[in-house]
Amino acid sequence: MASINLIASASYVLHSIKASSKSSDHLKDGFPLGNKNLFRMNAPGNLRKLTIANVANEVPVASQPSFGKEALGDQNHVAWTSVRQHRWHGELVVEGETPHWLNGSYLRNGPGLWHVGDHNFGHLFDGYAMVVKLQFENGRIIAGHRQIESEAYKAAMKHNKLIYREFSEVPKADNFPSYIGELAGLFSGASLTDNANTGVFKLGDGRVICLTETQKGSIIIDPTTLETLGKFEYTDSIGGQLQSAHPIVTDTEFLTVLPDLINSRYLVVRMERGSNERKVIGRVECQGGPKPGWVHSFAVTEHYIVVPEMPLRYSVKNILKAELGPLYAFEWHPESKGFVHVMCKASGKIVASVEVPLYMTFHFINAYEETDEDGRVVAVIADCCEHYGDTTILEKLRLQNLRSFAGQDVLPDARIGRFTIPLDGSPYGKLETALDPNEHGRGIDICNINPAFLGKRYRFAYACGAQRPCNFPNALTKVDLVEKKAKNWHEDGVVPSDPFFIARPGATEEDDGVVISMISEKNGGGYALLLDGSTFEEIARAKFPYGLPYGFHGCWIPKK
Ligand SMILES: CC1=C(/C=C/C(C)=C/C=C/C(C)=C/C=C/C=C(C)/C=C/C=O)C(C)(C)CCC1
Ligand SMILES: [Fe+2]
Repeated sequence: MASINLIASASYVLHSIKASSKSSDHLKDGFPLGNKNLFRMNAPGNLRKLTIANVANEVPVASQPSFGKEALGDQNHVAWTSVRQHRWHGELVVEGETPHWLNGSYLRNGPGLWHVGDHNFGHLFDGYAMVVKLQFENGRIIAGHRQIESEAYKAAMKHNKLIYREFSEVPKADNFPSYIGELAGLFSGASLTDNANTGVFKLGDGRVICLTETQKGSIIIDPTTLETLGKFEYTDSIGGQLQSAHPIVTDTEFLTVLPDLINSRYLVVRMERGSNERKVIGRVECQGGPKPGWVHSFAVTEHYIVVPEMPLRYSVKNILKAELGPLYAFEWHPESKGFVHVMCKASGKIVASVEVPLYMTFHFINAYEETDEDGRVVAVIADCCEHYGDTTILEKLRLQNLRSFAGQDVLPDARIGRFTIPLDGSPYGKLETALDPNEHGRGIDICNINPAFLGKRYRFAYACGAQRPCNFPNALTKVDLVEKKAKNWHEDGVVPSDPFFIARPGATEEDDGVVISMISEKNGGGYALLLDGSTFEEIARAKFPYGLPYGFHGCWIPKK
């Protein structure tokens, strides 16, 4: 309790400091990453700063990264509050024990800053990218965060206003010529953001890349310092502006899907380890129209690529508007129907294109091949976090809604949707609920699996779930797709993110490993949480000296 009170009062101090700071502090206040501060929870729970000897530039507790401009109301959970500073780095004190085999860094990408100048952004997906790092070394945890210096972020900091189009935000044109300039920029892609705030991936050759859904929003960072190293330049001539935010990255390749709004199709491309050149594997022609569906993610099996075609479709009309519509760059077209396509990885040929019930998903979980008794593949099974063909979740993720409806039961229901796509030429596929959604509180998203089971029959998935009443997933869940059961982790007022599974070296069981998640607390604090992958019990936590904003997706970089 003492620690909670102390953090609450520290939050109060930080609040006041924030109120007097300018938004440009975000770049000016940055301090050297080499500046190490050790924060220790003094028994029984006092937050005390220890400074490692011989390190200059101590940072007082009150100037630690914390609340941003929007944190003016009591209800503003730290999960939806900008970090105040561009970067931070320090050691965390661990309660419990981190396994000694866990050596490497967990990086998590997501929004870190939701305002520029006096303007507060509208949507969770708008925030300027920030990578948080947890470096595990022989039981110790060194943590840090840093803003990604995209062109969009740097321009916003320089001009103190929005310059590029974000997910729900369109820069205000000062005059007619600049409006025309912005429109022209839309066709060339010049006015679209490169704010790579969605995922972070370690490529086979060791480069670490942050991504958003514009191709130019592919940014290389240094996984140690988190410094932005520059754009990832694709050297091919494939063109287009957009990409899936979730490539499938293995040690040998990078597979992704590029929606092509001009020809109403998707390109499936592969980039080999060490290369910057993507090669087209094949094309999927859209079955419905008028434009391709949103393809935030897709799935693979051992031999196939599963390409979704959702009725939530890109809308050129919306993209061209000075004010985006209620579904932003998209429109819901139930009449255009929903489809799932299966492409052979080796030949690029489409082996199935089936109509399925209307669906709405951001995140595919995994896929695998179903065989008959002779070993012939008869169907592809693909699982996703499915929102019952309802786009309301997009509205619920507006920051104003996240901030105003805490504790109210307004999170739309979600389930694990299981597609069965027959490979016998039938025109229809199935979409079923994989387990009773009450097992995970009728909320599920941001799913991870043991990466050794990518594309294979699998049993366990780790995701954000719900403990109702809630307006956002506020629990972690381990789903057993065989037993059709879930185990849940929850504490009052938490917003957990991206439960990420890391297998124990030498493990033979699918769930033998740990799950890492970063937790934002209602009292303004935040901590890294480690759960046992098998029992789903807590094994360690390490408190940050400041509250963590919510983040989307992470990756693991094992120590060399
Ligand atoms: C769609 C366009 C763009 C931007 C797309 C972006 C930034 C998409 C990001 C989507 C994310 C982060 C989805 C995450 C969903 C998370 C959920 C439901 C969480 C649940 C919690 O557990 C532009 C790049 C602006 C270009 C125009 C088109
Ligand atoms: Fe995502």
